[in-house]
Amino acid sequence: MSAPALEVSRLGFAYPDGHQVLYGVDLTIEEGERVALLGPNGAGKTTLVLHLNGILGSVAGGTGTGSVAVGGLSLSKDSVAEVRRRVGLVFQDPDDQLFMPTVADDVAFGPANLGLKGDALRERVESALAAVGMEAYADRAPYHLSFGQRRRVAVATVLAMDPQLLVLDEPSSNLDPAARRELADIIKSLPVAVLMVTHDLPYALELCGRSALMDEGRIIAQRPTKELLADTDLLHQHRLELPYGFDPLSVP
Ligand SMILES: Nc1ncnc2c1ncn2[C@@H]1O[C@H](COP(=O)(O)OP(=O)(O)OP(=O)(O)O)[C@@H](O)[C@H]1O
Repeated sequence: MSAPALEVSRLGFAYPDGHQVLYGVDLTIEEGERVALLGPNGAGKTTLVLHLNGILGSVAGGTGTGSVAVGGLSLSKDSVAEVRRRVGLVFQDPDDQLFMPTVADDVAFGPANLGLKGDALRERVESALAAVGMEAYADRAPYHLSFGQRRRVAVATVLAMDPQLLVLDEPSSNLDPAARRELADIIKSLPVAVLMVTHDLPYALELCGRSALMDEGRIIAQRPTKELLADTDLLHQHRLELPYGFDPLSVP
């Protein structure tokens, strides 16, 4: 059997001011699996995500315990460059990731830095843009696109790195209903493992078979998403709420 896409073991972390934010977090995502990371504001979700490619944690010089492995490769000072290639982080604001004159330049930026050139680079860009349905926009300036289109291009910039794990931070935020649906269809079509951080519980249910609920730096529960969202007491205890009238058990 191949190694899991992500294996986080007993991860603990305190920020430099001494604030302990993660306590013994365990989280495994198998190849091709999509998992939602749920939890109230301040639960530690972003702090966990920033460990997955060494932005925070002992590799970055912080105080941490435990381990992170991506596709069987343990994160360390020696492996951090390859782990960063394997983990595609898509931030909430696409404008944090788009800074080149054209869409194609933005998508080419990462693989070109890895040394890809010529036809190989062109093919990589085309296939990443096709995966998010943006191939017709290759020569456009990102700032002329709609927010939903910019988010799709941001996803393409990380897909172009051929990641083993895609980490999506609030992928449905600020999208209109059509853009939200289009992005859901795109995410479902990707063969890559996904960790999706979200407060949008119906989106988690639609896209992720399993969810991990995090609060106060700990994983409180990991269950099939439908089962977790049907536990209204658990949701209330951790400040999570389904939209009015939404019944997870009635969703096929
Ligand atoms: N640089 C920092 N130094 C000290 N504490 C920090 C720092 N960044 C975040 N924190 C604290 O870490 C805790 C967890 O924050 P984090 O952003 O990881 O939560 P979150 O679950 O992502 O929240 P949200 O849903 O609001 O994005 C919070 O109490 C926050 O104040």
